[in-house]
Amino acid sequence: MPLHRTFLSFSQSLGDAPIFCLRLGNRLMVVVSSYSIAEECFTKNDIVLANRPEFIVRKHIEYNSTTMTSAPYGDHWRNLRRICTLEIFSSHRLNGFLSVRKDEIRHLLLRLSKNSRHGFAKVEMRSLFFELTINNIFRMVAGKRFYGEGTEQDEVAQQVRQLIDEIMSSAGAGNAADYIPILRWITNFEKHIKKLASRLDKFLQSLVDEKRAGKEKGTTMIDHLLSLQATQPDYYTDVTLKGIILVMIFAGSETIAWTLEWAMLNLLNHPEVLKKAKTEIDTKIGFDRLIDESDTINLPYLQWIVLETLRLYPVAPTLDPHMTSEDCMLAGYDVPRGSMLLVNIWAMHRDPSIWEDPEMFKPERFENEKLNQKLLAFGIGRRACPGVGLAHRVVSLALGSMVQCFEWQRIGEEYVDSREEPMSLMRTATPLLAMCKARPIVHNILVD
Ligand code: HEM
Repeated sequence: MPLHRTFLSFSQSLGDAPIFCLRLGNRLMVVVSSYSIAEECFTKNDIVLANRPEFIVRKHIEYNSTTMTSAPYGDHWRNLRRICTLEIFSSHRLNGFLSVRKDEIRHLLLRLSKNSRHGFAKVEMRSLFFELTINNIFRMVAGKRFYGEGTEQDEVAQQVRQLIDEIMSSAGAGNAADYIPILRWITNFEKHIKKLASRLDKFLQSLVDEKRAGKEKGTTMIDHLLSLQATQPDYYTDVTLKGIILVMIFAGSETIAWTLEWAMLNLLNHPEVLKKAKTEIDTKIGFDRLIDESDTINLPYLQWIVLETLRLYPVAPTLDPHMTSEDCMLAGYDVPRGSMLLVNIWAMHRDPSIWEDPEMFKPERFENEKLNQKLLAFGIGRRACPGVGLAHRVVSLALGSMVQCFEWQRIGEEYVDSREEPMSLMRTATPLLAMCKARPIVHNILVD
């Protein structure tokens, strides 16, 4: 059973306890599933809870590259967050990569239209969404595409895909030795992770070195970071640069891809919602041009679909773990230094005292703008997700484009299975299959 469901059952068995503790090996784990306690954690204990616990994968893969998530009890992450906020995720810089996002979405639409120009065709959505999001990140960061059409036979792209695959599956795997240290001596996991970390480091260094050797200054993030390095070499070291690239790739690809998959699954299971979204887009955009990023602000229903997806299917259902850097009090309990805090936002997003008909997919609920504040899919406080702006842009434009350009149906009469895979990042238990048929706009505008 996925962890967030286990935690909910546990809390229910304790009479709907809003907070409880578990001792796992050498670690105290505190699980919170109430808005008021979560707010207390991230306001009153903002500083104490800003760190992340040390896991084996984090220690070797992320620490080596000194990422934002590193440095327990230290504050290196503050500098890296500052760099990210000012230099990576500012509106100005995100706008500069608009053409990349549009081009990758165009690739997605063309792939979808390949067999569907003359009738419904079956498509597997997960891999398409992943290619869209990881290509988008790699192009922003390094100006390269390693996935999808045109890269299949490329040897370097194949190696990169293999490496990314291995890292993502190792990072997502639960590792018992993180809780019971003695197990480190009897499993090979740590050795395997160290080898992966060294391959990863070589790859990231090659991306930086290639840009450094280039004669002309490009527009990628690495180019920009290298220009900052030229003026402040002690601050923007290669290790810092690699840390930023790494965190962009791993925090910014699967999260958006799985959110898109959940959104599409819900449109297939709720044709009345799909119809409303289509009507909104057809009425406001028409049939003579493709939807653009600047249009999405005038498409409230589309935005509500995205918010409702993030409510019912937050891809990080217990946020990223936080760690107490000092002894502290949480909801009147003494919590020692070094404890791990998980916030079960998946359960909070289904709290009937906040959300009417909490289990139902009802985008209209977000007409009440106050509910936005209760959406914690990107976390809260100083370690909240810095990629929220990019995520909203990609999800809204990709979803709006798919609704505008295609008719969608389930592959059979029965509803699409909406169970989750028991992984730390929440995605559907099986890759999403759908039937799609190109609408006239695909022939008139996209293909021509
Ligand atoms: C739908 C998409 C996304 C969701 C739902 C999401 C969610 C989250 C959550 C829940 C956290 C942990 C917050 C906490 O512990 O309090 C997080 C952290 C983070 N996210 Fe996202 N994220 C998404 C997309 C992105 C994107 C596109 C990027 C960048 C390209 C990104 C970069 C990061 C980084 C760097 C962190 C770590 C921040 C830190 O440790 O200080 N995320 N995200």
